[in-house]
Amino acid sequence: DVFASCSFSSLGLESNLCEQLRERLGFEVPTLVQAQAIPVILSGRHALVNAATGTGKTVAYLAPIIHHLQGYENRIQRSDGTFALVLVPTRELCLQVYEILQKLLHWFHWIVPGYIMGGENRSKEKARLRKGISILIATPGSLLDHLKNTTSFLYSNLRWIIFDEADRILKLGFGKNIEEILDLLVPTHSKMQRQNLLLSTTLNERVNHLAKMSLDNPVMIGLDESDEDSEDKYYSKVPTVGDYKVPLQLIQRYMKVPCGSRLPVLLSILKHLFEREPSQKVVLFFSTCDAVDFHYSLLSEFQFSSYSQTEGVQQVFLGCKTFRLHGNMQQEDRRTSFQAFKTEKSALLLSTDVSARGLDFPKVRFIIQYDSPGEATEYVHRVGRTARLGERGESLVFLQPVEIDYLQDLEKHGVSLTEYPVLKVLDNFPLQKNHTKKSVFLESHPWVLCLQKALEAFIMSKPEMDELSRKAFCSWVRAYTAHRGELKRVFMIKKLHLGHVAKSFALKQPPSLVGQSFQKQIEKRKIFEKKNGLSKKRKVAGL
Ligand SMILES: Nc1ncnc2c1ncn2[C@@H]1O[C@H](COP(=O)(O)OP(=O)(O)OP(=O)(O)O)[C@@H](O)[C@H]1O
Repeated sequence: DVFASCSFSSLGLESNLCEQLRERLGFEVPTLVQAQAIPVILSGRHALVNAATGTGKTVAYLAPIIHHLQGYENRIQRSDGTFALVLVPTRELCLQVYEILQKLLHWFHWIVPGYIMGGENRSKEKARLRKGISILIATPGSLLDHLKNTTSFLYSNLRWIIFDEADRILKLGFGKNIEEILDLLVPTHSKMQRQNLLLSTTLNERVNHLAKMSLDNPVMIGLDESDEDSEDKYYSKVPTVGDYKVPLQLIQRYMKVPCGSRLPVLLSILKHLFEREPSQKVVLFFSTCDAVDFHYSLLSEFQFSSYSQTEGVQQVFLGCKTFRLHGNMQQEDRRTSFQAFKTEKSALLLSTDVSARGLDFPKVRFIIQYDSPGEATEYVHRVGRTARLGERGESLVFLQPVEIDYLQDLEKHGVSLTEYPVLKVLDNFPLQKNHTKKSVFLESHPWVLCLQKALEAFIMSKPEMDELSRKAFCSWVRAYTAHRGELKRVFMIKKLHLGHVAKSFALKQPPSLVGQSFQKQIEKRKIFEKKNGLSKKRKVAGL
């Protein structure tokens, strides 16, 4: 149900462009969202496109722009400056869209693609802008910087502004930047044609606000037919809380894991997945950069010998290729990781939400959300890295027993999960000599206990790992206290036992939590507990 039963040319696209789609990208027929969106975008109307992850939104807006630009009677030149601007939330997405654009423009060499995204040599970006970029992909911060400071940046011919992953752009706090950008880019005379497009998998108040700001009498693409019929299609119909579009074939599950058992359970699930299907790709999400670094080093180095293996012979626990990606990495490392994971046939990627939006890693089969995602929108985008374009995919979210109400929050958006048979998986691991009984409780399962012990010993034996683990623990707790709104009720730091949290980083003791803002929160919590008589009920160690 992903592809339409028509051709690209029947949608009105120029024949050479259709050939590029076929030859350079291997696209024979349009997807449903492309079939809906391309004719509308070709017509020049503003549009809001809402479709599930991995349904081909990128080409839905790039193809019509190229169609128009290649057809100008007087061929456009670099000196004409920028005609189309694509705003994206992250650097990786910037590069990804740029790569597709390069392929599509192979035939149309006079249309120049380019990007600006910060993190690189600024003078090189200036030089590229000075030479002229016909279709420019940019992150909002760097675009604003160049709009204000690069006098040779020519955009008086700008005809298209596209917000790809609009929701994420706003979530990252770029709202003010966008307002400024729109003010700076306001058409200089009324006859100038301008078409704005907004694409988002998740619609909410943030997107609604941006749409009101930037779209003029837009066509809605991807909402129900009843919405299409409406007179005032957009303003009355964009749901503030509605069902999110998750690929239908995606198998979504959750796992209830007590905090102190999280780490051995995670390692066991990963081992199980790669043994079940040695050639596959898995993405594992964490809430902080420090957590990614710690687990990356742990998974790369941790060795273990279980009873079934030859006594005394240590083996790397997880024998798959492992990559990491987060915003604190050097730009070059980010680029290398991103490209490597893209091309690998079998690998594990550990990442923060920097990978959650828009990134298209081929053949990812499994998504694990080890740290809960927070807002339901983030959940939807993280799982959207698999089951793309009708392919199969599975996802698993770790929840602690005290966090289980998160499932209700997802339900509100039409997302429902079933429970993952974790005990069944654990029972398949070999037990130590002296353990014969299996357990019905995760936290007392002999395999979990044995692995936890080995992990703690490993961390203790390696000072650099111990350091990474402590850092990751502190950042994790800080991130946990940062949940906002409704989610504060689900993810409450005061419901957690920090000794158990430390255990989930293979630490025997919780390290002291340094940092003023955090200390303030702890003090506030203590006062709250005292008031409510909670402090004696729960032991919070090591603060
Ligand atoms: N017509 C097509 N035929 C075959 N493959 C296609 C077609 N259109 C897109 N694809 C492929 O489908 C995948 C998803 O496309 P794309 O990344 O544009 O989806 P998206 O809807 O933007 O996803 P997200 O919401 O996650 O950003 C890509 O690998 C792309 O190459």
